[in-house]
Amino acid sequence: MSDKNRVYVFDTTLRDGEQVPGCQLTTVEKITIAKELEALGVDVIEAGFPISSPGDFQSVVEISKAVSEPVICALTRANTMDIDAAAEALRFAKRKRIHTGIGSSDMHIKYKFNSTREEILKRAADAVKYARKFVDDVEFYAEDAGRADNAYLAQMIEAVIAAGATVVNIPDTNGYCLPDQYGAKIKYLMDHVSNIDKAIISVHCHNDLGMATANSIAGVINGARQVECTINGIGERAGNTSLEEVAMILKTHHALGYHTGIQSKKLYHLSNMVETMMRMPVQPNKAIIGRNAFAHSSGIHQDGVLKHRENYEILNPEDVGIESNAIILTARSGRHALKHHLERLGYKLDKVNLDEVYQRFLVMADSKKEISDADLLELMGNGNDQNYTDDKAIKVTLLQVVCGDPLRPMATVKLKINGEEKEASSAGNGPVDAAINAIHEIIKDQIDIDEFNIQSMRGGSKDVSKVNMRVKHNGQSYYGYGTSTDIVNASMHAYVDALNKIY
Ligand SMILES: CC(=O)SCCNC(=O)CCNC(=O)[C@H](O)C(C)(C)COP(=O)(O)OP(=O)(O)OC[C@H]1O[C@@H](n2cnc3c(N)ncnc32)[C@H](O)[C@@H]1OP(=O)(O)O
Ligand SMILES: CC(C)C(=O)C(=O)O
Repeated sequence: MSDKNRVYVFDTTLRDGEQVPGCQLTTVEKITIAKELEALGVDVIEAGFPISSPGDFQSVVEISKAVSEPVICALTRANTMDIDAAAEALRFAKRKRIHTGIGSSDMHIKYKFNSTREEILKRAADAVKYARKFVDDVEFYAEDAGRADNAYLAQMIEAVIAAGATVVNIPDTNGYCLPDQYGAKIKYLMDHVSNIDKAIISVHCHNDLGMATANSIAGVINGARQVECTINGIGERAGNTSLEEVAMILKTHHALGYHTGIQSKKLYHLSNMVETMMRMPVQPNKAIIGRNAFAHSSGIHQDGVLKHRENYEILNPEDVGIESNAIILTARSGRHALKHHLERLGYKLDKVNLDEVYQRFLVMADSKKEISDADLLELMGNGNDQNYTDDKAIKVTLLQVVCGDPLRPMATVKLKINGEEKEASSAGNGPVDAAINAIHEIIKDQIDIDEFNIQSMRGGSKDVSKVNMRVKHNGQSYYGYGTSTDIVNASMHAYVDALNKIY
């Protein structure tokens, strides 16, 4: 990989992202995010627009002090007042950049500035010249370049590079371009701006038509070497190019030869931080970091992923800092996914009557959106002996208890083990203890109950009780679950449920 293929990542979460209603941050929050961006490996942090408010000014000052590795950039309009403020706010930055610019489309020239192409071109070059008095690194943005006439845009870019711009930003401010058009625009500038080799071309795309990332990549393929983007793609209106998408596209399509300095394993953590601090929920199907980006819920996909992850995943979730993918059980899941979760919960699949459990699972799943671990435990531990094959599992076929006050509690239990029936009776300090003791007599083993929890589903003496149990065997814990209107029966089933995971 040669350095001419190094793509610089310019993060504008704290400027374009923060422009979004409701996303405003305190200076302390901005510093926290800026430090995480530094750890992520971004090359430039656009820290704010200093002229816009005293708060934003101060944030740029504080970020400049707190962060040393990336270039700290401040936005301005093409006027001396904004540039003065930016230069002042950046005074503590180790590496600093002023980002100045002006509209470049005829629409903006006429209807925003009531001006002419010639006058705007002069204001652009003058602003860059003025900014260069303060810093060596000046980026120029040609606002609404996506809709600008290419020949005029090239003239403007040539003039600002001649005036000292080190980076030239070609924003598709309104998210208008098609990827081919935007790529061709960058190529046009590469071919027609005589001094283009003296500056880096930057792409800054908006997502109004959902093409921000595609346009940015088209820009890179055609010669741009800086991408402006935000965490989670937040930004004005429909948002900006999302940083995580660009980083992972360039990593996944490494054959293209481009590389960034992004430590991709930190992406998910930072995405969560931005989501929380900016109170801007990430859509579940958001590429790379959405809740469902690595979740599989339909049977054919789940089967494919379980057999070989890459069947349905082009990215490894660990590469973006997500621990693992998720196989979500729904009514569209198949037996492979059900088996996967039962095994994960400790069930021995050679004993489970999978077809039988699957049919009852489908009935349950049709009445719920997602089947949780608790639902599966209920499905398996409700005393329904059809869950297990006759010849391999332990099943309760009889439970009789005698108890009262002053009676001594006694229990008789009949178990079917590997198809053979065995019976025992025992006393205990209560009916549950007596029944457990009777089981010990049958299995000739002592399995200690570590945790025992009885709960009624809703309350009231007619209610169904559920029993959760943890038992210990050879130093390992096993969980059992049982339900019944009879708490002794529920306890028995929970205990046998655990035994079936041991033997
Ligand atoms: C595409 C982008 O994302 S650009 C960044 C957008 N972000 C923001 O606007 C947030 C920060 N903005 C602000 O705080 C305020 O708008 C300020 C402080 C910059 C300006 O406030 P005001 O002086 O009250 O002006 P207001 O915002 O109403 O109007 C913008 C003015 O800037 C001018 N202007 C807009 N862009 C530029 C530019 N790039 N260069 C020079 N002048 C510009 C407009 O023509 C208008 O000038 P006019 O008053 O002569 O018509
Ligand atoms: C200020 C510029 C870079 C911008 O945000 C845009 O054009 O969208």
